[in-house]
Amino acid sequence: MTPLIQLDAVTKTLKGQGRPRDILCGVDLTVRAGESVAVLGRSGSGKSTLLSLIGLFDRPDGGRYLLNGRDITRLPERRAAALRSAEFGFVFQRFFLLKQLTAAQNVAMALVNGQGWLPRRKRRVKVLAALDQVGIAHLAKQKPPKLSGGEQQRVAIARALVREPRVLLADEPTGALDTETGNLVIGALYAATERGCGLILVTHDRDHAGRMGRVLQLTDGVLTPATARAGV
Ligand SMILES: Nc1ncnc2c1ncn2[C@@H]1O[C@H](COP(=O)(O)OP(=O)(O)OP(=O)(O)O)[C@@H](O)[C@H]1O
Repeated sequence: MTPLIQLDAVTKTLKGQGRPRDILCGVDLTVRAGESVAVLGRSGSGKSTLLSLIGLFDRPDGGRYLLNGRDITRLPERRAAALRSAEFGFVFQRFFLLKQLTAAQNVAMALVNGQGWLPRRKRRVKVLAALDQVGIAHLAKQKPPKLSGGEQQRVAIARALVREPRVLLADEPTGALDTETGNLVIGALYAATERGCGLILVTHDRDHAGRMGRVLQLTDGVLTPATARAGV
């Protein structure tokens, strides 16, 4: 089966105000449909940089990136944007929900595309299915200020799932949550892999990482299988 994601020897140098820094120095990664991968690594090791390349917010300087077998290493931005919204769902530490909208309306926002809105009934069915997948369909009419942090993050996950992405990219999704709530959120993300989604989870939490199919460590710009002792 063709992998969803295949990175071969990907490199990235960031040029900030100081001298250029090599952040990714030959990253290899293969993720198949239904697979879950955790990425651990010290602060500043380049985990978010890696996710932003995979999610097509940025491009590698070297190496090769195949998505479903198609080489997209040098994709122009307009085509990248279309692919990004068709293939990827994103979950971040901050939930980025609109306070004045209900949970259902927040999820529905992800269904707006270049052609405008889906018909109301189709939209409703998709939104409720996505909220149901993360166990909070009963909260559809609640607005974020009335929801707990874990519930808000599950709304954000539903928003990422509603377009039926092939790959979910989660960057520290439990960073703002307590352990128990974080566990629920990880469960909601993992459930998406049981429906065939690929999942890449960036986390500092080794317990959460351990619930993924594979645990990798980003050290010195290279991804390797995580060892029990390596720092995160
Ligand atoms: N646009 C940029 N220009 C220059 N340097 C950058 C830029 N963005 C990030 N960096 C630097 O690149 C390094 C990697 O950043 P990145 O955010 O990918 O790390 P991270 O592993 O996700 O860190 P954390 O766990 O703290 O979120 C850091 O040292 C950061 O300061």
